[in-house]
Amino acid sequence: MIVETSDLWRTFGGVAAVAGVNFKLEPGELRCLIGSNGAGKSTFFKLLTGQLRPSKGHISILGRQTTTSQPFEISRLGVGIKTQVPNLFEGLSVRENLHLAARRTHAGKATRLAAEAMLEDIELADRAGAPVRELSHGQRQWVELGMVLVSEPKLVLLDEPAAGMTQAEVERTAMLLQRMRKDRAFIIVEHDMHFVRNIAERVTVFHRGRILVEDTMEAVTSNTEVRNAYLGQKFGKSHE
Ligand SMILES: Nc1ncnc2c1ncn2[C@@H]1O[C@H](COP(=O)(O)OP(=O)(O)OP(=O)(O)O)[C@@H](O)[C@H]1O
Repeated sequence: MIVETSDLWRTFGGVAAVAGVNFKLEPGELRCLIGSNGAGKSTFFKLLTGQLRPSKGHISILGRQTTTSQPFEISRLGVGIKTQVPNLFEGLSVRENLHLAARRTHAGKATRLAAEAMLEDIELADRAGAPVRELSHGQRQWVELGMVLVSEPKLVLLDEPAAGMTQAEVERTAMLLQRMRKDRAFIIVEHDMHFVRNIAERVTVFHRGRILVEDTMEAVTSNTEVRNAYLGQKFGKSHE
């Protein structure tokens, strides 16, 4: 297993944000985590990335026990993490941002080659010299994705990569991610159903801190329990 959690809990005061989650991710899988507001997705994500400690239970990532690991230790295992907090060097160019990220895992000439290849992959070669602060929201997200992927992670954890994007940007993000799949495993927390439909194979639906169902997007969309949990709001719309 690439990721495995057993009886994972996280409580805040009296609230169980994550309540006994048994989750498994196999090599090469791309899994989207969905669920209504407050379902526990972000808390679960933060438990995986080491931003939060579990109240109970175990986590293993890439064969290591990471239950009490710090984010930097998890990242060193070969895990690429994109949180909702921007992680860009605003005054530096797109190329410089990618170069700095590539330096974490590449040396010498290979660093430049990896950064240049990623510029092409994210289709921003024509903006290579532009300071990141001058880019559109979508372009900034793609630079961040590039920064995560240029270090060749074995597992990629993304928290709402399509948030705030236009429909065209969402589609392009899905396409870029497909291109950068290779044999990597992904866990993606996402609200945007248009994006999830575009990219997901299997989805995990969270509800009240638990896994309600895990299945293909088609099966999940027509699942009555899931529809009720969402109050029928999400599945008819592209954007939330
Ligand atoms: N730091 C915290 N302190 C107290 N309660 C928290 C904290 N973080 C999350 N919670 C609570 O835990 C529950 C799950 O929240 P979480 O943010 O994980 O849900 P979510 O599925 O990610 O929701 P959203 O889609 O709105 O981001 C909610 O009831 C939330 O209020």
